[in-house]
Amino acid sequence: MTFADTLTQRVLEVNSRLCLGLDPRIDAYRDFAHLKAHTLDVLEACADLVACMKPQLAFYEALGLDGLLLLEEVCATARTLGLPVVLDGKRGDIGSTATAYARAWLSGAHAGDALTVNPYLGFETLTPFVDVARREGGAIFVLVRTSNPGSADLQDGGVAEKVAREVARLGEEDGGDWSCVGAVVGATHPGELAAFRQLMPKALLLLPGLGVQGARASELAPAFRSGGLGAVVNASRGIQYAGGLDVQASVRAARAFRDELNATWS
Ligand SMILES: O=C(O)c1cc(=O)[nH]c(=O)n1[C@@H]1O[C@H](COP(=O)(O)O)[C@@H](O)[C@H]1O
Repeated sequence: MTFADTLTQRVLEVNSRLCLGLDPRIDAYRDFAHLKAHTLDVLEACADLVACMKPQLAFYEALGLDGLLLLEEVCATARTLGLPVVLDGKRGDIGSTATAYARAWLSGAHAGDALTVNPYLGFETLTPFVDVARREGGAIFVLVRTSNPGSADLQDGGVAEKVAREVARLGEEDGGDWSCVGAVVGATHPGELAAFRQLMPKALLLLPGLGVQGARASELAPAFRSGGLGAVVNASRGIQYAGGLDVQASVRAARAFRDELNATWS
């Protein structure tokens, strides 16, 4: 099965378009053991409410070896719970190094089912990621339009559209309804979603920005294709730290986001 098939099946199975971001920050906890227990508790408690799980690698890397071991455990637990794993690494480099990144995060022991990829070094540097994703049945999400306020500095002036056209071109090389080359488009830019959906008809869209960054689920309908398919919307802090460290508050937040998203496309 391809990543797109697995994700689509999961979306339909649990009727959720929500991506659970797990970005544990050490300053929120007494110590590492506390961070680990809470992160795994949130994952297990929210699993039934979400389509997939996205750990941002920086938060685990910042914890050293313990963090990398935790990343492995978080990913293994997610898979046991039926959740596809999108590793948020925003990797990108010259071709030979991109090949190493692709091997590191899309194949082998530490692989995610998908990886976020930064296209800034040029389109030829996407090739190693696309090749490994195709071979392994995984996927990449290319940064097209990021959610942050400063994204306009480099992405305006037709640049985001240029990246989107390359994502679409790569998508055409894949058979089937969905490509293994998806795109990140910030949920904080609702007015641009329809154009990006149209430009990249076969791309799965990953939309971060729900919750703390201020995006609203009710404005995201244009990101979806029919049946509410083809897009997942991420919230990280807005779920994990919804009520301080109260796991039940995380569950309530995830349920509310899931329901708001379902109400928007249907
Ligand atoms: O690739 C991403 O996931 C990403 C892209 C983007 O444009 N904006 C963005 O916020 N993200 C990530 O999505 C998560 C958002 O976190 P919250 O703002 O806490 O929901 C973080 O892990 C970000 O690194």
